[in-house]
Amino acid sequence: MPSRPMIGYAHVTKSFGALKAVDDVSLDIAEGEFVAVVGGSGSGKTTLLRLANRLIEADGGTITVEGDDVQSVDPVALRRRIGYVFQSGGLFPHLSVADNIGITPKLLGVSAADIATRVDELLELVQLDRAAHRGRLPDALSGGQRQRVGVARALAARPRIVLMDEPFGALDPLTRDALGDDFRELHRKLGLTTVMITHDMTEAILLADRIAVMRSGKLLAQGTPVELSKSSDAYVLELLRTPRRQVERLNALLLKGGAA
Ligand SMILES: Nc1ncnc2c1ncn2[C@@H]1O[C@H](COP(=O)(O)OP(=O)(O)OP(=O)(O)O)[C@@H](O)[C@H]1O
Repeated sequence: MPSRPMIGYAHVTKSFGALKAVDDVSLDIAEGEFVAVVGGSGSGKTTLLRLANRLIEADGGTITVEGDDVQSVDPVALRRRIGYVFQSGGLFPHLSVADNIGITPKLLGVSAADIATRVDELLELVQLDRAAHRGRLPDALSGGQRQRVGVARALAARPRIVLMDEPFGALDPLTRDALGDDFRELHRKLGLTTVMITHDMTEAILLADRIAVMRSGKLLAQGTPVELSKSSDAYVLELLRTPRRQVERLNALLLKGGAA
């Protein structure tokens, strides 16, 4: 781990009333890493993610982004440095695909001609046909296409960090696989640092370099899939058991010709 993480959480806490949503979490994310945050509903994953770009303010501890304490950075400027992909795309329904993607460059004062060029570049990057998609409204897109537009919009201001809140959760398995693979390739090609929330341990293992496991606001474990498989924590092992069981069942069904 380099001395200066791209994102650093040190003893971070956040409560909502009496509930500790994030409880003394310390986690460093290195430049170029792809980290998946896994955990059950309500374990604090979204809160942890949103603390990094100050969509939620921490009660205690320190969070740094590219070495800067986030408290010392203007929240709007901070959010321009960090792409954010929402679960359902989070697109503005009344704006076309091109206007959705171009919204941040527009707020930054980029000229209309440069925005149009950038939108085309981004559509190509996320593998959407420009002519067919530029003018459409989000309602006229499939779930997978909406997520591709969401990714394009998150990348519009050329962030070095991308945060993704269950980006592929609502998609059918084939689309989900394709989008996951495509984003992993974008992450590599653009040299991004990515933090992705997922409920799905299989997806986490397939996409991420490192997995952080949350439970009841605490960071229960972190490590590569192989490191996690050696964890002594019963919950972590249970999470890893599900993909293993699926593989065993599939092998039994497809390779040996019988049901598990
Ligand atoms: N604005 C809020 N006000 C009150 N409680 C909140 C707020 N935001 C989150 N919480 C609570 O904090 C806890 C953690 O929520 P969070 O959304 O971070 O969990 P999560 O792991 O992302 O869950 P999910 O997987 O269901 O999205 C939950 O108990 C949630 O109800």
